[in-house]
Amino acid sequence: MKVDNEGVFVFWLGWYPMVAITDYKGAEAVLSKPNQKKGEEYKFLGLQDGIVASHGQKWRARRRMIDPFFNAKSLTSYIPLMNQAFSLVTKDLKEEKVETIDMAHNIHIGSLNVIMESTMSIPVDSMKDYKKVILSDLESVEKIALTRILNPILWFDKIFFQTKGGKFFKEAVDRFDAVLIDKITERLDSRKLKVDEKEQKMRHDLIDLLAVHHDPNSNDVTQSIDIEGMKAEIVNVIIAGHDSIAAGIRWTLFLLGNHIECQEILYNEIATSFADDQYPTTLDEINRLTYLDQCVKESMRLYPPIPLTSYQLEYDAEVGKYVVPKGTAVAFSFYTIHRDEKIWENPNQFDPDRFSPERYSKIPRYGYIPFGLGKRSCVGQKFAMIEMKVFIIHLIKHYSWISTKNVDEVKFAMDVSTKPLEPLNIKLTPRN
Ligand code: HEM
Repeated sequence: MKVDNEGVFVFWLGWYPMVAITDYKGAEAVLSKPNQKKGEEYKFLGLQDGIVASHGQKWRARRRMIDPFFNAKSLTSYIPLMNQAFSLVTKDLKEEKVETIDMAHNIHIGSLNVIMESTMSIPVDSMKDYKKVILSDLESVEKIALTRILNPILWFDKIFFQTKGGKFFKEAVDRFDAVLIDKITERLDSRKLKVDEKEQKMRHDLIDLLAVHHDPNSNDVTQSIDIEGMKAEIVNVIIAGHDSIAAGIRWTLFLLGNHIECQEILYNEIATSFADDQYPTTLDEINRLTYLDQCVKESMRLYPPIPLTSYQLEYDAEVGKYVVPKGTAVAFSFYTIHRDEKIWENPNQFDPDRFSPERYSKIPRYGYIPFGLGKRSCVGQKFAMIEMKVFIIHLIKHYSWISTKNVDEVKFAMDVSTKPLEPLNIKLTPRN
């Protein structure tokens, strides 16, 4: 895809103008600035007033409260959950003797299991029917939210909630909220009963981490978080951290199924690192798999799981020969930045070696930003990289696969995540 010389153009959502940034220089001009307010559209995604859409002091406080969920100790504690969730995926594939499959559903169930256990301690192998409902709700809510974002008439609550989509949206959000409120209040009550607050738990989930900041007697949002706030943050982490990971895994499998030579190099790396019945248990073991890292990064370059992000400028920004004034809504196309032929050689080609340290060091910092960059960049990026890798390790230890379609045959849409417009089928062959 060609980008225009200045890497910027204006488009309209109805009567609402937005500036699209399509190259790394424009991305740098905006993302390197200190204050970052997210685009107005985020509030239509069902994210309530949580970390993804909030700004200023409240955002800073929430980011500080959520950060420990992603520290090295916490991340290490999620690896066994991931192993458990993804061994269930391969077990199901074997039991059902699956040959050709679009893995979307299996990946979604696996990653929903991981995020619900890590945030709320809902065990991986439990509430199966409820999780199916949640998955279907999440999918519908995303579609309805996108329709709303693209049609400014629906930005008015009074109109939107009268529509069929709006009514469903509310019902789905209420269904999810009911479970969250239950889990949160149950936990807060049990904390009250505990004499020793530092109970010797193996792992603290997101409710535990947020509960530390819950003070029913305080209204200060920079220090305390109320039950609504806790609910919003858990919803934010689940929504931000579920579909994106699933998209990342799905496109990586598709590309590896189109590049058998890369898949074999990857298999050898994993087979020489772990015995047949062994899986990673530490961050170090995962970080040592350099070719796996390159494959996942290259896949996210070609198909960034989140294709776009948007901001409301809090300052004038110089983008190419233009000055984009304060207050303007700006959208970034990661897809276009990642395929800019000014910085990427043969940009449409899958080539994991371009992420070897030597070659990658020549790419400008803002030329590869699947997780964004700067203050508002993805807080869950390490979690995401680990989860995507653990999934691929599980699958490749049991199966080799080829994709039934090649890259040119598959069209996709830039929805909230990058969505193929048809199944991404792969044909599985058991390894032993
Ligand atoms: C492959 C998977 C993922 C991708 C590609 C991705 C990408 C992104 C992007 C592009 C942003 C916005 C950056 C910006 O606006 O500049 C973001 C924000 C965010 N992501 Fe992720 N993400 C992924 C997985 C996750 C996971 C697993 C979690 C949590 C478990 C998560 C939690 C968040 C949160 C909370 C934010 C908002 C951060 C803030 O505004 O301070 N993401 N992510």
